[in-house]
Amino acid sequence: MSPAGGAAALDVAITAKDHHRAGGPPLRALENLRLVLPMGAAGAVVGPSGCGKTTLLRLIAGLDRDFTGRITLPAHGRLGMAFQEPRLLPWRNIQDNVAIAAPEATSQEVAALLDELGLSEHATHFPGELSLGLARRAALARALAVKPDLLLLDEPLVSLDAALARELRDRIAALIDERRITTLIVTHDLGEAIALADKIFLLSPRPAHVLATLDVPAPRKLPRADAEALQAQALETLASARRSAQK
Ligand SMILES: Nc1ncnc2c1ncn2[C@@H]1O[C@H](COP(=O)(O)OP(=O)(O)OP(=O)(O)O)[C@@H](O)[C@H]1O
Repeated sequence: MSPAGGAAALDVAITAKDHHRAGGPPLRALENLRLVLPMGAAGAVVGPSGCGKTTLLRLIAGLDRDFTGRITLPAHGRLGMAFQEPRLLPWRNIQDNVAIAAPEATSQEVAALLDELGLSEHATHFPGELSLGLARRAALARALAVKPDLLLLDEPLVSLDAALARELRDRIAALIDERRITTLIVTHDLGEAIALADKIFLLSPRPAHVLATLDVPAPRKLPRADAEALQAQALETLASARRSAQK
């Protein structure tokens, strides 16, 4: 059983992850990092810039296998991932970008997904014709099309203006609630984490480990005042964890 009571969908126990650099000593990105996410939960990994969040996500996604430790994925282990840069195929339209990623998906399923993400009118547009916000939504549609057991989102709202970020955040929150896909979101923004996640993993500066884990009551439905109170509590938890780490 996981600490939250549900079956663990994702169990990460990384002893060490070094980046090897030409002409310099290895750079330790992660050290003794443990994180457990229950089935169907949304988790957010929050940490300062450069602490190792993307490195962690790449290890979980299996894009980098050079580390010591162990990562257990949900049963079947089908992953959907959306990167900070949407990485769509520039010579394919949006509908094809989604369909190519998920060959088993029927054209009706692809159309329904585009509709759900408000992309129907852009189905035949090419990535170069889309704003960053729309391209992020298309990347999210592509990640969802594979019917993932685990959805990994790397800074899904970064570099969007406030209104667009709020809009995409609300769409992601609705998707998490409706589909109950186990989701791990990487972000540097605590407010974003509180708005989206059931569980927040606060990371230390590099080499990253989990300083504290916070459970969010009524995630994605939290009144603003409660979200602000939780944010203040998280900042205090972080400060006190840092103080005791320095002792
Ligand atoms: N392939 C690599 N080779 C060498 N160093 C790397 C490599 N990838 C990342 N790093 C370094 O590892 C550290 C962690 O990087 P990472 O991108 O994981 O951090 P992050 O928390 O995602 O940062 P940000 O919030 O700025 O995106 C940084 O110091 C980065 O410069």
